[in-house]
Amino acid sequence: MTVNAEIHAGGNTWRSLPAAQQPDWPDSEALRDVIAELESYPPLVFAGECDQLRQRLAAVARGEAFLLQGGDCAEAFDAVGADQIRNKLKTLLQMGAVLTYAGSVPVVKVGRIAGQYSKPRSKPTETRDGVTLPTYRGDSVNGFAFTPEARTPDPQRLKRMYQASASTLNLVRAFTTGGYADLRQVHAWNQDFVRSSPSGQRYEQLAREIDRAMNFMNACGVDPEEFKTVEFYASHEALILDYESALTRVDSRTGRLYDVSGHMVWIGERTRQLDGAHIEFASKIRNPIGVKLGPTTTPEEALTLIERLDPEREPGRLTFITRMGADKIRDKLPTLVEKVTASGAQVAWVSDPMHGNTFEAASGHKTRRFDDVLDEVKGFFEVHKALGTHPGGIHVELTGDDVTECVGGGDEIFVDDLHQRYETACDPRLNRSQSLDLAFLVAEMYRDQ
Ligand SMILES: O=C[C@H](O)[C@H](O)COP(=O)(O)O
Ligand SMILES: C=C(OP(=O)(O)O)C(=O)O
Ligand SMILES: [Mn+2]
Repeated sequence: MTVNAEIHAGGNTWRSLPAAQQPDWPDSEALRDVIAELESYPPLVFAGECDQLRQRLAAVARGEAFLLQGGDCAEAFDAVGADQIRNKLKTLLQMGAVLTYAGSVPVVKVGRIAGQYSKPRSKPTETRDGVTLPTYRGDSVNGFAFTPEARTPDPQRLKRMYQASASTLNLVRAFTTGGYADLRQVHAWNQDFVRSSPSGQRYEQLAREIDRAMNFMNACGVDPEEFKTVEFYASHEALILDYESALTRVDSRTGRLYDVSGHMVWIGERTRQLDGAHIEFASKIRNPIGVKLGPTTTPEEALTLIERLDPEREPGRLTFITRMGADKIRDKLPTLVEKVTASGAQVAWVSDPMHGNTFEAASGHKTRRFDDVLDEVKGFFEVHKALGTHPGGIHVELTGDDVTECVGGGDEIFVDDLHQRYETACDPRLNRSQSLDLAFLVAEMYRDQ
């Protein structure tokens, strides 16, 4: 084997280990053909960009920056349209502007976008009216429609995932570098939200302060070109390992492996087994890695994850995304943070206040209460304040559209409203106004810290 081939084979060491949550592809030959084709496709991101994000996340780990990571629970192929992508991006940028001002720290902006097409599920099948079919595992695997045809895993979908990711990322890059995302414009959108939202007055003071700061910078003669572009990164859960490893390449600059399907990838709560394939795969790539930590995580597990994924203790390499539930965060997080800090590791701590707070409404809709989401973030800040550690960021499921999937918020959604615009293919997302509410409220928390 040549040196490169040997390194490349390193991206496949996961194959001998148990891989949780993988689809039951009916035709392994068809899967092999798809993998071979994916291997010939160009990278979606450049390894140097992954390194840059790792440096940004190192600042988060050191307490000098804040991570805002957000987007859909599950992206969908039929939602790869200009309006939806723009609205999502716009919402994230608006949140980012508010948090930057209030925290007076750089906000690292990372979308759950351009690759978030695969879902781990709690049950392998779904039964409706006596009919049982495979569960929906994301558009990269099967269709959402409840028919045997749609629910049969089809590897051709992995190619559509690549194409959908490529088109999304292309538009995101155009918006963020082409002038659409100019900070002055983002600020004007925020002013508009404060003026027009029912709870807007609450945020008037903060919005006015930001306005004054903008005017101050203008008066000082800060080059307006500085405001024109924004750094934005793409991330998704590295779930379907056949896809992720087909897009894992040797970086010509460094000779190291990078998963070029996205800048950052994370390993989910259901696939973070220490001796499993996902952690093995993640250990071989140089991208910044996130790992979700639920309420059953022990400090020993967290320390072993650090050993496996960040043996060199490199700030920015590893982000722990805690998703405990509002009722558990104050109880479960302190020991984890204490033990990890005592070990000398410098990880970034980020709060996912969504996945520990899901429940089923009487109408059958999977939903979350805005107040629980807020309370988990509050608990996360409290724990870090008490320990003198840095609350490094938030990881949220959101959309820029006016959906009705989570209850509560300043422009309150009631349980009876859920059916009106319940559009998610998997988990309930904060809508545009709930997302902005959250940003203003987290900004206040960050400032009080
Ligand atoms: O984000 C995803 C969900 O939390 C996960 O797929 C589990 O959802 P389920 O319980 O509906 O399967
Ligand atoms: C499945 C998800 O989260 P977790 O792995 O934390 O349950 C998700 O982020 O959509
Ligand atoms: Mn989810």
